[in-house]
Amino acid sequence: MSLSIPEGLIASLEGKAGFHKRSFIDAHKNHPANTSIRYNPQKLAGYKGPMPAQHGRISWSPYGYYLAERPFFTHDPLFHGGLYYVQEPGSQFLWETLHQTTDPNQRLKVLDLCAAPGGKSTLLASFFKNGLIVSNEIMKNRAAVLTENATKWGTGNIVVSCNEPSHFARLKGYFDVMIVDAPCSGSGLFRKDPVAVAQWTPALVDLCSKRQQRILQEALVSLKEGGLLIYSTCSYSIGEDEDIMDFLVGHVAMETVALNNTPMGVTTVAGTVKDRAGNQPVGYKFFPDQVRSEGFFISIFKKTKGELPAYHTGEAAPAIAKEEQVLTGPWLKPHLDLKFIKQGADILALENKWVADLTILQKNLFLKKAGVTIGQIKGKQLVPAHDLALSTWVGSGVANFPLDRAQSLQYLKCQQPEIELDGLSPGWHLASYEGIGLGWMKVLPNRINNYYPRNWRILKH
Ligand SMILES: C[S@@+](CC[C@H](N)C(=O)[O-])C[C@H]1O[C@@H](n2cnc3c(N)ncnc32)[C@H](O)[C@@H]1O
Repeated sequence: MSLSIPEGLIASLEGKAGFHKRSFIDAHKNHPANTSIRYNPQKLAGYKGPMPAQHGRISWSPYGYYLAERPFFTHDPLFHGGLYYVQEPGSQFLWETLHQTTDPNQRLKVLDLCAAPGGKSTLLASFFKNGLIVSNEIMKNRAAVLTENATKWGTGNIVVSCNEPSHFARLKGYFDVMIVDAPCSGSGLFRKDPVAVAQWTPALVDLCSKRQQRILQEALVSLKEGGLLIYSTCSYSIGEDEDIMDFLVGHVAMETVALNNTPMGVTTVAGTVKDRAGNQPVGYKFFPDQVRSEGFFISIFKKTKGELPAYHTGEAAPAIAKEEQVLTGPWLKPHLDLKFIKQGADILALENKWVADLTILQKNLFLKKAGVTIGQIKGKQLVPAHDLALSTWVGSGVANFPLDRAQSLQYLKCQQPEIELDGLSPGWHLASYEGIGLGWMKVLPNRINNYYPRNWRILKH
């Protein structure tokens, strides 16, 4: 491997905190990128298989692991079942930043503004177990991938929207926490993305910087006074990191929030960004020659002044009939405090505490997903939705069909899994691998129908 870093980037970083030219170049030329995953804590409890070959824990992320090598994730059924998410170590530092500054048990409304493909949103859904995560993506095609990943994560507390940052001005002072993981020039991912190397220019950094300011200015209206903003990029450039911090403090009523000097598990804090007095860290920049991660920048702010909350509220969606609710009961874990709502023919379940918020969000945003779609009533039966199969709310009383690895891959390719039908009870079964749900199968007298969504099926052989 021999990666040539743009001269202009090196020149712009010389003399900056945490940047060491020789080791930085060496890390790019001679050392491969890390491969790492983050487990889904809500699914880990039901997982019956061995842990994959690991190469150490990510010290700042309680569910994060380095892998010894990059497997072909597409052929791992657990990847499709949402047991883990493939995520950069640096990006997982969001957990540590939240851990230092917020209470994970609070019932908070959290906006992830630039969310696709869903790395930060799935982390937020695990961290804020009592929170509601509005996971937004501006690009339609990327919002579809985000929806798929939120569905696989299965936590039921992610709402996916597809809106422009300016649309959030309709929700003045609504959110408690906002994450802006901004589109950037991508220098932090040079070891993984040769296209980012080829496209990098100082002009691109300027363009990204202006766009980042615009995005923040437009969306921050929806953060409440006292609310927290986390701003991150995978760029090393001052124009996209420190200059944006100055912009936030200077122009949009934000103040920096102090972080620990030595964050949990990080021994070398490369590129600590200090407050103006030069005392307290208010951000971190990860350089790959010093921290076991690709490049990443993260900073945190508090909104000092904001307008009073103001937004349209809509009509509450109609609840389903009692008889329909009775049919959903056997499919779900007991003791969940859910409200069931009709969305066209679908029955949707949402935690009761967020029902009023769903009405607000539906009125003001374009929603692609909310809560968990349970299914449709046909005749006197519930036809379960794929969403339910991947949800952590699915009940343990649901008939489970454990598949081995080969059968799981047949299932995920939308083929007929080679299964002995003798002795199988007819009806719906949750196809699972090592205790992790993959989707629905219906057992008929002489065959099995595979209900894995065709547009999700594995195409590669
Ligand atoms: C760095 S990526 C987000 C990665 C994501 N947070 C994650 O952890 O998986 C930035 C996202 O911003 C979106 N984006 C691009 N232009 C945008 C704009 N003008 N406003 C808001 N989002 C934008 C991109 O489509 C992309 O999905």
